[in-house]
Amino acid sequence: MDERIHTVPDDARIRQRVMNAVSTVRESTPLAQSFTNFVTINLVANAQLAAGGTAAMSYLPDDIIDTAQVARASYINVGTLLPFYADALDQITAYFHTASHPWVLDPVAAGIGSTRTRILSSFRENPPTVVRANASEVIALASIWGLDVPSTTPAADDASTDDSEADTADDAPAAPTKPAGVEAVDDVDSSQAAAIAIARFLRATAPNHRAAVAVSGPVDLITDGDQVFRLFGGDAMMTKITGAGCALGGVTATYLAVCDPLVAALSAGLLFNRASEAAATSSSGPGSFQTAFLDALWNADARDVAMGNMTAASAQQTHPVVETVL
Ligand SMILES: Nc1ncnc2c1ncn2[C@@H]1O[C@H](COP(=O)(O)OP(=O)(O)O)[C@@H](O)[C@H]1O
Ligand SMILES: Cc1ncsc1CCOP(=O)(O)O
Ligand SMILES: [Mg+2]
Repeated sequence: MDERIHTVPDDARIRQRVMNAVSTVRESTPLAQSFTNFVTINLVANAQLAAGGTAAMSYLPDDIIDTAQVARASYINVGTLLPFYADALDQITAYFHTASHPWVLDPVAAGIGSTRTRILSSFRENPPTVVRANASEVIALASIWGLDVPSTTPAADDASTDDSEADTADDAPAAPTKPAGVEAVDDVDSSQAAAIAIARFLRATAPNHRAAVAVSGPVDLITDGDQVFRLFGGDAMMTKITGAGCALGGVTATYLAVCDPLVAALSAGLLFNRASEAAATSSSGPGSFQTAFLDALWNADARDVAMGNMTAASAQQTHPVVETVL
């Protein structure tokens, strides 16, 4: 492993903050509202409840703006689109921006369809606090927002003294990727530069200059633009139920109601990994796995969640800040 990447120690403050967030949600049952796709809406609400929060789903701007007075965070997911969504989301995100209301974006299928691209493009003006997505969606979103994404990858950095074909390939312009529907076609590491670029863009306009990007996959990557965390574990059965990613976005919003964006993203990612591992031991296929997963979200021990297998590295080393965005 790159020596710049280190295991986060058990007594690290970030783990204490995750444990507090998991416990605070259970004690305070915060409401996070969702404007989400209608394939997985039920799993999103149930996952938020199982994590200890409460849920409210809506598509009407006035309803959502009123609910934002009592919900301390919101979730927007563009998985399924209807003609009125573009105008509705414009009004909703403009309000969130004016009110400094924290929200999580899941840019499902980013890069597909002109309507989705137009909607995601508009969020550049009224940006979310957290982006939660798979690797292909993160790469596509950085491109839609026209962000400057350095071509350096961690793998290329590791091979800094090796001037073989890999380095030559790095000089070539990045090929545009297109997600296969809602599924990722890129690996998580290849989205690191895009994730850091998005996090730095978001925090430039965020309240308190705090924002985070969470990329899900076999190993999750979470960054606030300064540090890059990797979360290990979980279970591949998560890819055999629809809505695991959507539910992760909804639960990230639940945590965002009680803590800062980085801790919210880490808490949700660590909780999902522990819960999916537990669910895999007591299920026999996708149907029973989904049920066992909700039970495991409910039963997960806050300390076990916070002590999950996690590494950290400085984003500055691989992707130096070349211009001041703060
Ligand atoms: N191969 C895998 N092994 C373990 N966990 C996984 C794997 N793939 C995805 N996950 C987990 O599934 C959840 C949803 O991630 P993902 O499938 O990438 O999202 P999406 O459904 O949006 O593409 C995350 O908690 C992630 O950690
Ligand atoms: C299948 C499908 N089609 C449109 S949205 C959606 C659900 C995507 O869920 P996830 O991104 O969590 O896999
Ligand atoms: Mg998804």
